[in-house]
Amino acid sequence: MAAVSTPEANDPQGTPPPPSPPAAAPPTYRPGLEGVPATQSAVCDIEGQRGLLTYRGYPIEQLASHSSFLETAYLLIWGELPTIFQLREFEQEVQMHRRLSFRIRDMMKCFPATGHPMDALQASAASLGLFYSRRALYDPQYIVDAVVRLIAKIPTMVAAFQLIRKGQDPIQPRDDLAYSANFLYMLTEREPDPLAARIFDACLILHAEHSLNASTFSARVTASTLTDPYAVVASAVGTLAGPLHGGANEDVLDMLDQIGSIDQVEPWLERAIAQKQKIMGFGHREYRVKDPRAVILQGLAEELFQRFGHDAMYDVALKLEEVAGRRLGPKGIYPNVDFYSGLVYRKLGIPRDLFTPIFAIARTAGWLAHWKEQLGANRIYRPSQIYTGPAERGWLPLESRPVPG
Ligand SMILES: CC(=O)SCCNC(=O)CCNC(=O)[C@H](O)C(C)(C)COP(=O)(O)OP(=O)(O)OC[C@H]1O[C@@H](n2cnc3c(N)ncnc32)[C@H](O)[C@@H]1OP(=O)(O)O
Ligand SMILES: O=C([O-])CC(=O)C(=O)O
Repeated sequence: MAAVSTPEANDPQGTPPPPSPPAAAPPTYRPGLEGVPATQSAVCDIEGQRGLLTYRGYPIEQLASHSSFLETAYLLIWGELPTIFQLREFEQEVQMHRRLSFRIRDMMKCFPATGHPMDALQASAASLGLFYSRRALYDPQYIVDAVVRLIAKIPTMVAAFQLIRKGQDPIQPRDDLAYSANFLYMLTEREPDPLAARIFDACLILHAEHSLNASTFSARVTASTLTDPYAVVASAVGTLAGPLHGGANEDVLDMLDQIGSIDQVEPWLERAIAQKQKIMGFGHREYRVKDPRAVILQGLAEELFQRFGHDAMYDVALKLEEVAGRRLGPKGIYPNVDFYSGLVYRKLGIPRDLFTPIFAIARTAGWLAHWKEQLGANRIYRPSQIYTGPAERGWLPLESRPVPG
């Protein structure tokens, strides 16, 4: 038999072994992963105390004033502003892929007209995966094709469901119209006013990216399994839909409707606070000041009111911001991106339940930037948990189980 080395064998005096190192401290559980870095990313940065937001280093204010949504999408996904040649090529590629297969349009015609457009969008986005193989995930051309298809087709899906649910056939995109103008055209069947199209495009820029928010986290988790980008975007759409995230933009207008008039703002807010209700469009995990996007969106809303007429709902929103600033401001709760966006879309004549799908059109750019970044340094997301269930126990046959109550 071979000699076995034991402490006793090596130490004839039998000195006890040194004490084992102290057990590692149990991991700290942070609900909602608050403050826990879950990735490294070069896409976007937020300075929440000062209300600063940059995409790839460019301040959001500059992009909203000078860029276009497609240029910003290019910046987010490929990391640098495009040259004029690169931009024209990207715009042209997107324009060429706007149309939907008749199979997708037919599938959408089977959706219940009463269903929420976010559910229709999630199903339609996922269905794109049926058409394109996922085998070449790391092929640069596959990545370009997926980016172009998703950026091009998501708006067509949103507009198509809007017409289908009204009992109409979707209309084809128009090649002579730029991205946002074409979307508004497909939605309303009218060529939009240039100011309306410009303001809508700026809204898409403002919503395009926001670091590791819930839907982008969801996109990165899905991406980390190396599934296809259509599944990545579909899972992110599902996450964006909730009222604590993108879905709040729709709820803000319902809330302003419920408040009704300026004189009702204060009593309404007091009741809401007493009932521990969340004020929709207020509060943010990252910002302790007013969201810089809300500042810009408010300006865009005012531009629209000057041109197309005032909206009394805006006065209610202003009053709510003022009163809530006094009551919730000391806790760092201020308007977020969802507070003023709905007022812009309402002025553009867009139905309320399309506000979140429009958010998804814009955020597709950010999701794709994170998908690409995740593929570049992938490790599957698989965090741990702290088990709180029962200790191990034996299975009981049915007749031996205690009857509750
Ligand atoms: C695109 C976007 O996703 S932007 C966010 C859109 N969502 C909304 O507008 C919904 C309303 N807002 C909220 O629910 C939250 O502020 C969130 C989800 C955005 C952020 O949530 P968290 O960072 O987890 O903050 P949490 O919900 O824990 O709130 C912390 C405290 O602030 C209070 N608070 C936060 N937001 C609000 C609000 N909108 N109205 C009233 N109180 C609020 C909470 O009640 C809590 O108070 P407490 O400590 O006394 O219990
Ligand atoms: O960052 C967040 O948590 C939510 C948000 O504002 C966004 O996704 O635009």
